[in-house]
Amino acid sequence: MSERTDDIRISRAQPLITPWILQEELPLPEPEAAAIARARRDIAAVLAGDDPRLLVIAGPCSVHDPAALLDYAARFQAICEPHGDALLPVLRVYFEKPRTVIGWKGLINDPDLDDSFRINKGLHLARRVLLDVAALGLPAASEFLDTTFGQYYADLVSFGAIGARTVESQVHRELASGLSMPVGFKNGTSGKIGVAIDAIRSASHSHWFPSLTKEGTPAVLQSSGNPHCHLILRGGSDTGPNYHPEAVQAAAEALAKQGLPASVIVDCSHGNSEKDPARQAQVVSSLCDQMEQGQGAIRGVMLESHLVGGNQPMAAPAALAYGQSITDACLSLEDTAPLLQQLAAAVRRSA
Ligand SMILES: O=C[C@H](O)[C@H](O)COP(=O)(O)O
Ligand SMILES: C=C(OP(=O)(O)O)C(=O)O
Repeated sequence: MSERTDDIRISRAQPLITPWILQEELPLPEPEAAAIARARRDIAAVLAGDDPRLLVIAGPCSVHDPAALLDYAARFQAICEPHGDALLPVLRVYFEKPRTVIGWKGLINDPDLDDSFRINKGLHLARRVLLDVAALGLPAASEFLDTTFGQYYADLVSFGAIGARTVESQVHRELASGLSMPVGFKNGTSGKIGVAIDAIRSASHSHWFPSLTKEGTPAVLQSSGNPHCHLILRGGSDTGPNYHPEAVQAAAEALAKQGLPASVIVDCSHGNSEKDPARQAQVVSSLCDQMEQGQGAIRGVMLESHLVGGNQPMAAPAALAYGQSITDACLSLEDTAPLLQQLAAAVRRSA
């Protein structure tokens, strides 16, 4: 017998449920399906400039406690309610965390936060949370990181993101080309926007790529291309923040140069806040000034916000403070509310 040459670094394998079984156990009710389809159209209209509202994607950096997320969701929805003429609120519901090196990779990968990696449980929880958010009537935004997990929950997502660490990845561009909702591509971690513009162009085309059918069979899928992809400015390590007027204008011009609509979402967190959550307020102020001065390219903002501000180290669930992030530090909802008001006022004044 010759020496073994494959699977030499695979130490375990476990069964994975199929998307079909999960969807049968946790089906999407008809009224929620209609609301998600409507939200996707509304988001596309805002991004195209056909709806004057501003897209506001807010919520925790990551979901680790579904109850706290739903608590946040109901409060966020109530705060946004008086601003329905100016804001289109979407809840950040992020289950998959891309790590710079290593760390907790999110609720799907490790739902018990204890390195037990019960991915089937994580997929159930993710779908349950998204159904509960949909039942509130709030659209959900999520980052797609694993290229097959979307088959388990993308039907419940109204806005998709491809992150700064995967924007150059061909498989993520292929994935976005086949997703059913508008997708935002972040600029790269260094701050380069060209890679995100390339991604938008790539994802608008048809691709053939391997994936998983709902029944769990490997298949080669052909996408038709996604016409609703756009740029998310998130700042970067080489360029610094890119929310200020010159950077937004440069991004609008770079998009137009490629024949793409001059439409951007600005992530107030990450490289734009340099991971200091309080600085998200400075980003919002600048965006409000820019909108009032006629910068029409700003069509959305993203905020990292949770019930309690800051973050806390990872611990056993029972030892964690309620409503506080275990990944990036967030603004408290209390400090987020005035920013939502400020954004709504700026949208009204710039109309
Ligand atoms: O948004 C979350 C984080 O910024 C991202 O997942 C990277 O996190 P890390 O640098 O702590 O690994
Ligand atoms: C990881 C995220 O952002 P970025 O890709 O911009 O680092 C995120 O939004 O959770």
